[in-house]
This record gives sequence, C-alpha cells and structure tokens, in this order.
Amino acid sequence: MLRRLLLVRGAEVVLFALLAAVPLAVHNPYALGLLTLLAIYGILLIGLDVTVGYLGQVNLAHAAFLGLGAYTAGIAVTKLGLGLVPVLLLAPTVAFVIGALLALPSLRLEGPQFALATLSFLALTTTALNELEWLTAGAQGLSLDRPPLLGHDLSPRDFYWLCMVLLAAVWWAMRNLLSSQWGRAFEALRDSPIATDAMGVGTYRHKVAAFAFGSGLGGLAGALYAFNFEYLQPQSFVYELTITLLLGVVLGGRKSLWGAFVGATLVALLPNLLSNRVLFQVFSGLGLAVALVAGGRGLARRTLRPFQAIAPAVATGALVVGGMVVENTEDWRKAIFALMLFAVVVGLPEGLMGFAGKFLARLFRVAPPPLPAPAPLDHVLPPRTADGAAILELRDLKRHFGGVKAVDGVSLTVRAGAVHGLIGPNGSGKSTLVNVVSGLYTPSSGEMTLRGRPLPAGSLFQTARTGVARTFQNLQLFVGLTALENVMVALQGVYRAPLPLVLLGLGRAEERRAQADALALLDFVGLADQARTPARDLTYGAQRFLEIARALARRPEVLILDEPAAGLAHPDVVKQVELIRRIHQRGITVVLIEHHMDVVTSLCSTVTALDGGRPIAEGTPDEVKRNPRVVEAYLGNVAPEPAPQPAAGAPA
Ligand SMILES: Nc1ncnc2c1ncn2[C@@H]1O[C@H](COP(=O)(O)OP(=O)(O)OP(=O)(O)O)[C@@H](O)[C@H]1O
Repeated sequence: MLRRLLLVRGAEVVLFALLAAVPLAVHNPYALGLLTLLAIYGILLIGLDVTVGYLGQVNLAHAAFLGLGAYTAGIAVTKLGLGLVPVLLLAPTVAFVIGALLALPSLRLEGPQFALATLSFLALTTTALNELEWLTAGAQGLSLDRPPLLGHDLSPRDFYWLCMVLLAAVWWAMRNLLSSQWGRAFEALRDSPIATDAMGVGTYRHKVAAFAFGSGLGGLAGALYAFNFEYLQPQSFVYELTITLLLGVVLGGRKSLWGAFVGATLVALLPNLLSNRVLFQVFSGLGLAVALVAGGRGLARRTLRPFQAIAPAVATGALVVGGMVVENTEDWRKAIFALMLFAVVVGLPEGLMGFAGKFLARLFRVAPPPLPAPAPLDHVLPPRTADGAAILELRDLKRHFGGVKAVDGVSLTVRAGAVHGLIGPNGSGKSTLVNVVSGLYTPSSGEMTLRGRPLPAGSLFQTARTGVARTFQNLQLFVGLTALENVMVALQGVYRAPLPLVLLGLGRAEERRAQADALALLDFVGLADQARTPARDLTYGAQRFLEIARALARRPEVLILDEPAAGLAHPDVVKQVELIRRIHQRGITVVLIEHHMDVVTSLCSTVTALDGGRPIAEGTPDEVKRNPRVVEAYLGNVAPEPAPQPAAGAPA
C-alpha cells in the first residue's frame, strides 16, 4: 500500500516539487512564461478531458469557456474593481453555470449532433465577445492589470507559483472525484447508458454535471489566462484553439491526469515548436521514432492492423520531410495539426500516456491494495418477507410500434416472493413487456403499479429507484470497469458524501464500505475471486452472473431476469438455477423470462404464457405447458419440454 502510494502519488509529488523549484534555478522570464502557460493549459485540459475522455463526447466548446472565464475576469477587474480571489471564484462559477445551461439541451443529443451544438456555442461566444463592444471592447481588445493577492503585488514568479498551486489543487480534487462513485458513473455511462439508468444512476444528470464541471475548470483557466496576458482579444478563443486543445487531450492520453499534463505541455510548446525550425525537426523526428516503434511492436504482436501501423509513420514522416523542405512551419500549422491528430488517432488511440502507461505498469508491477472483507450478506441483501400479496400489477398494458402490437393488452399480477415465469414463442412480446415495466419503453396505454403505487412510465432511472432491478437479454455490462466496480456502480444507500467532501478526498470511508458490500454480492454469485477482473475479460458465463450481482446491488423488491440462461453452457445453467433459487429464498420477487422450459419448471411457481403480445395462459408450469393454446402457439417452435425437477416453492 505504502509502496504503491509512493509510486503513484510520489511521481506527482516529485513533478510538482520540481515545477515549483524551477523559478529558483531558472531566471529566464520567457521560460517562466511558458511554464505558467503550462499550468493554465493543464487546468484547461483536465477540464476538457472530463467530457472528451470520460463522457466520450466531442466537445468543441472548450475554447469558449476559456474565453468566458477570461472575459469574466477582465470585466470583473476593469468594470467592477474586484480583487484576485473573488475573480478566481467568480470566473469558474460563471463558466460552470453557462456550461450547465448549454449541457441541459445539448446533452440530449448524441455524437455529431452534440459536437455541432458545442461548435455553434463556440461561434456564438466569439461573435458575442466581438460585438458587445461596450462590455468587452470588441476587436480592439480589453486590457487589464493583474490585481494584487491579499494586498501583495504578484511578480511573474509569484503568479507562476499561484498557477501551479491551483493546478495541483485541481489535479488532487479531480483524482478524488474520478476515484469515487462519480468517476465510476462517468465511465459506466460511456459503456452503457441504458444500464447506467437501469442501475439507478442518472445518465443525463451525471453528463450535465460533468460537462458543467469541466466548463468551470475552463473558466478558472480563463481567469488565470487573463491575469497572465493582461490583454484579451476575442479571436484568441476561436475554433483553432479548440482543435489544438483536442489534439492535446488525444495526444496526451484520454482519461488520464498525466495525459492532460502531457497534452498541456504540447499545447504550451506548440507555437515555439512551429516557430523554431530545429525544434520542429527534433520533435517531428521523435514523433516518427515513436510511430515506428509503436507500429513495429503492434505489427509484431498483432495488436495493430497494417493500416494502423503504417499510416502514423507516413504522417510523421511527412512532418519530418516538411520540416526540412518548408520555409516557415508556422504558415503550415493547420496542416501540421491535422497530420499530428491523424497520426495519434490512428496509431496511438490511447495517447502517449496510454502507450507509456503499459510500459510503466510492467516496470513497476505493484500489487493493488487489498480489498476489505465482504460485508455480511444480510446487510447487503436483507431478507424480505414473502407475504404473497400482489406486488407488481399490470392492467391492460399495451405497447405498439406503429402497426406492430408488441404488447397488446397484458394484465397480470406478480405476487411477493414468487418466481413468476414469462414464456412464449419468439416475438411474442416478453422482452417488450419487461422493457415497458422497467421503464426502457413508455407504454402506449395501460396501468402498472408496484405495491399499489403507479410505476413511473418510460424512465429506467426512476423505475430503478422504486425497487425494480433488471438484467438484459443482450448483456449490458460496463465493460471497462472491473467486476467489483460494476457492482459498486449500482449499490444504493451507500454514497452519501456530498460533492465538495468527495472533491476534498473525504469520501474514502464510504468507498471501502461500498467495496465490502459489492464483494459480498460477488461472493453470492460466485465471482469473488474475479473481483478485479475487467468485465470485458470475464467469460460469457461469468458476465451473466455479474449482471445478476449488479442488479442485486439495487436491493430490489422485484428482480427481472431477461433470458439469463441464454447462451450458457449446461454447467452454468445448473449454477444459475441454484443462484436464482437462493435469490428467491431471500424473499426477492423474481420475474423470469426464459426459453429453457426445464429452468422455468424447476424455478417458477406461476407462469404466464404470451403470444402475439397477449397472455394466453397462466398457472403452474405443468398447467401452462399442457394448455392447448400454449401448445398451439409453440407449434413450429420448440415445444415446452416436461419438467425434470419439482417446483422450488409454492407461491409465498
Ligand atoms: N423497438 C421496436 N420497434 C419495432 N418493433 C419492435 C421493437 N421491439 C420489439 N418489436 C417487435 O415486437 C414484437 C415483440 O418482440 P419482443 O422482442 O418483445 O419479443 P420476445 O417475446 O421477447 O422475443 P424473443 O424471445 O425472440 O426475445 C416483435 O414482432 C418485434 O419485432
């Protein structure tokens, strides 16, 4: 633990100590100016990485938030006479609020539409900064004087230290945030927004919060930018800067504080790199060397396709040749950015830090900190009383897709403590029915109640919060998270620390509790020894069990299992039947969609058969299997087989 702390945090401490010591040894004002910019861009890129890296959205508005922060600072100082500290609080707040206002509508959009919305905002901001001359002085520029800090005039060296202290604080707070439930939620919603909502973690609100937070950091960087240059012009915050910032994040490495720092170094150095021919030749040569090594290694290990190996070498090779041929590299900067971005996106999708991280991880192989002991199961999954009362009631529920009547008037009652089976031939409406009940689809008409109270319609998130949890016919795991983290995302009632405390690193105790709770559930489904395995590396069978553990983390009253045995090998089917039986014994009501009739027969107390979106029979498994309408519905499909085992329990 200590060794790991020293290795991981030690590198950060050494980095900041060295950076803080630089002005004591180097007295060159130009170098100091560059390092100050590095700190400012570091804050800016950490903010951009939240949306680009963690949310996986192409955010083209970040330069606008830098500009908004800068102009807020400029106006606050020149027009309102505010001091440095209030301005450093005001600028990020303004950017945070505007970021939230932009995010609220635009994060309803996805992919290219979101990128276009942010691009429009950038255009709008630069136009406004240009045209509101009475406020911003327009194209002629706004001059300001850096205010003193608590009565003390800041020399360039003092200001550099202030920027570094703020970068260190942002770095630390961000690390705390990303290693909390917030960070897990950001990653989860990237992998599966549907499952994130279904686990009671609001995708949309997390996206909006993340975007606003990243924009706030843009605003803070903007205020420092204004105090650094003491002169602002709208054309400093245009599209080209946004592209440079994206290049910084992608090249440095997404989802990484170190990556943002490396990217910031690049962004700060880029103008010098382009204006100094020798420097450009050295760096493009280095780029070519990295492209050749990474490409050759990727080809040898078959981790890269030939195009991925060759294209970056060609692009960086073109930079090397260009550096020798072209008179003024600055004139070619857009083409140079394009080549760099192309080379990185194709050859190093994980960025420089992602690439270097693999070597470093091998070099410093450090055992992860031990996990806590699993919490008692009764605490994580308290036994429920299976009183046999009606718990989930559907009345004349319909869901039509145009002319397709997928669910066409389903009325049924699920009793507390039962394992209620839903069967029917392919296309009979089973999945659509549970998608309506769980909130993925809005019903066309009809009523749904849970313990007599109406279920929210068309909201996975709200339905999950009423006590209904589900798994999916097509697995919806958070593949980039470990098995343990998948379960931790869904835990309810554990995360209570408000955001400011999380940022200050005061949410660690509840993280340990969450680990213990999640471990108990992994133990329950037989995956405790794979807690730290990324979900994508688990076997298919284990992934099915993990989805059940994750749904149980919701402490559900009703658990909907949508074809949980689909694609499982026979030994796993047997294990799963035994698991569902143990879930049933804890008093949890289970709605089970299943094609394996032996599974249905051995587990279910009541079965409803659907055909054409309507119930055609209901009763015990044996009654339903013998029902002539069920037999007829299955003609042409695989007919239900006889029961190999007795039912697990009568309706409670
Ligand atoms: N999003 C949708 N848009 C249009 N039609 C849909 C949609 N979802 C389902 N359907 C149609 O609704 C009908 C019921 O499909 P559903 O997937 O609910 O059946 P199922 O009983 O779950 O089938 P399976 O056992 O194969 O999963 C099918 O005709 C299907 O094509």
